[in-house]
Amino acid sequence: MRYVIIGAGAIGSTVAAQLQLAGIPVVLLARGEHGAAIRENGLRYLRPSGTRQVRVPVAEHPGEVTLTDDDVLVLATKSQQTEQALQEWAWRPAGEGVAADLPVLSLQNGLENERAALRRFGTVFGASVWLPCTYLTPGEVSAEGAEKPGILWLGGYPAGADDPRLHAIAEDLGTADFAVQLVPDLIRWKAGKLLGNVGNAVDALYGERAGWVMDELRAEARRVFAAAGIAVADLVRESEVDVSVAAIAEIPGRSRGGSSTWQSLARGTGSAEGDFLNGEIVLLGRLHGVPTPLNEALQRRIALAAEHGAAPGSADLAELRTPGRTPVLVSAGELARELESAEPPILLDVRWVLGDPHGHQHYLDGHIPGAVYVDLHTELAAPPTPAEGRHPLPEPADLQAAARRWGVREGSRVVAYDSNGNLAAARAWWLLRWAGVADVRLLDGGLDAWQGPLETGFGRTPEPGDVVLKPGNLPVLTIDEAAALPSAGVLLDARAGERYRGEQEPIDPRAGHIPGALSAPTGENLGPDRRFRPAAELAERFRALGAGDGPVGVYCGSGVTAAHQIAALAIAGIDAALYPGSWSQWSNQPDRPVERSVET
Ligand SMILES: NC(=O)C1=CN([C@@H]2O[C@H](COP(=O)(O)OP(=O)(O)OC[C@H]3O[C@@H](n4cnc5c(N)ncnc54)[C@H](OP(=O)(O)O)[C@@H]3O)[C@@H](O)[C@H]2O)C=CC1
Ligand SMILES: CC(C)(CO)C(=O)C(=O)O
Repeated sequence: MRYVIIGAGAIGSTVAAQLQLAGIPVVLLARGEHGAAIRENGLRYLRPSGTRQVRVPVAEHPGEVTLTDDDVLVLATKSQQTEQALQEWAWRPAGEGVAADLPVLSLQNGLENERAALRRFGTVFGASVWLPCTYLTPGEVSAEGAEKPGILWLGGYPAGADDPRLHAIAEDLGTADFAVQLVPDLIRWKAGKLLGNVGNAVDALYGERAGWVMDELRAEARRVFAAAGIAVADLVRESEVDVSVAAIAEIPGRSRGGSSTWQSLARGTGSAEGDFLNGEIVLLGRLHGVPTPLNEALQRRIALAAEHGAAPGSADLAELRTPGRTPVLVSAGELARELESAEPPILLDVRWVLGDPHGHQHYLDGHIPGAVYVDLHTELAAPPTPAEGRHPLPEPADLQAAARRWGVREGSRVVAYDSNGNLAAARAWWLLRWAGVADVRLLDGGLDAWQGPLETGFGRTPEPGDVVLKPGNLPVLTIDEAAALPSAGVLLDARAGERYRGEQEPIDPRAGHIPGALSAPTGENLGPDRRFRPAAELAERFRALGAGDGPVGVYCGSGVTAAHQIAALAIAGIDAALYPGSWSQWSNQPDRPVERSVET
């Protein structure tokens, strides 16, 4: 077989060089200056192990290539260039027939290329491509993976891996020193890869893959895949190939600048692949009714940056703050659909009400099918002490053990609910977000909003998860910081008005509030149906209290309903810190002043 590689950028040139070095027939379609340089001097091919000049056969345009029945076409353009390449090639003569009779192999990111090829080509193969390589200078390409240049999870499109031609291709690519695994469910592997490539625009625009942006982009992508019924492979965990065989290694004198999208900006190509990376998530979201605001923002931003010739890393990450907020709520209808999907979210039932010790019994009497019971006192808090308060934050190791017991894995989506307006479930929401779980939502309206049947009894024991929690992702106030906040920003007291004013104190040693705090009872976050009030109303509520421009902190009795307030603030687009000790800690410290007020 001969490989006709369409597109001589980073991927095309690297694959061509590896095939050529392995003695496998190849021709590289290389246009312009790059093609001329390779034709004249060979390709300067940089690897961590050293640099070689590789005499790759090149053609400038399709007319220079006489196709035979033994050829395989390899797509190695950017996705936005695929349609044009397919048009140029499909109906060219090839042996007794046309090129569309030949197999075509896409070595591209995203989910669209194989589908586009299948419109004209009867045999389409694709790959989930881990192959870090760089094309910045005509005549020169570097491939940074080592020991192997890259890993290719190869499969037939839309599915299957039985075609003998695919096996022959896998063997050739193996001979050319790629790590290869045949996969019968290609789309799953490509979806897994896309979870990383939604970040290509991030490093291209901002020069770094900021953690919170990646978390939110992936969370949107996972929600979209679930709604679309697309299962997602975990490339690291499920791979039969040890992924460390192609880790990014240093090439002396050259550092890898960034992703393939970064390279488009660096070369000033005028277009980037965002419409097929973030844009694929946006498209699927629109088709399946799932909002994808952050992918949408990045798709737009990278398209304009490429068009205007922006330099890589020249944008300011701060511009993403507002559109990128992770949704706090999920509706009952949406949840029902997600629970039916290939990757249902982990469902947590946090049935706890102050003064009612029978939460577990309520769970046994009826819960949403598949939900796991979460005990607020023992799983969402460390043991109480007067010095720390009634519900101190749990030790990270304890919270991680609990989350694993509930079945939370890396990348899991989590939904929490209770039967009391989410006043308790919000503590689980806050803790998991604080501990780095990107996609945690509250069932809006809680159990009352659920229209489906309930399950009784203990339910199934979840398969233990493997999540690694890293607390510190949401802001927290110490007692001193809470004391100081009113002079710098807004400290909200989420308890009922009578407790704030000091008219009554059912549980703590002293009545009143932290000096300078403002009363904002949690109950007012909810409408009469116990759902959160609309974002605009919540924003108006909090802005009237002065929250929004400076720092905002929230406390309650023991850091439980304050988490609800923080969820309401997040819905309104306002970030706020939690004072976990809350009144139960403050009122136990005799030297801390207490303020009382009368109702106005
Ligand atoms: N670079 C990387 O590290 C990785 C990239 N990928 C994916 O691989 C694919 C290719 O990326 P990459 O190699 O970086 O892209 P590049 O932009 O480096 O290369 C694409 C090349 O295709 C050429 N081209 C475009 N249209 C045609 C055509 N009709 N005929 C012939 N040549 C054409 C372009 O030539 P010209 O310059 O003349 O327009 C360009 O040189 C993308 O889907 C990318 O996401 C996947 C894993 C890693
Ligand atoms: C993340 C990476 C480098 C993996 O090969 C890639 O896919 C890209 O640059 O587009």
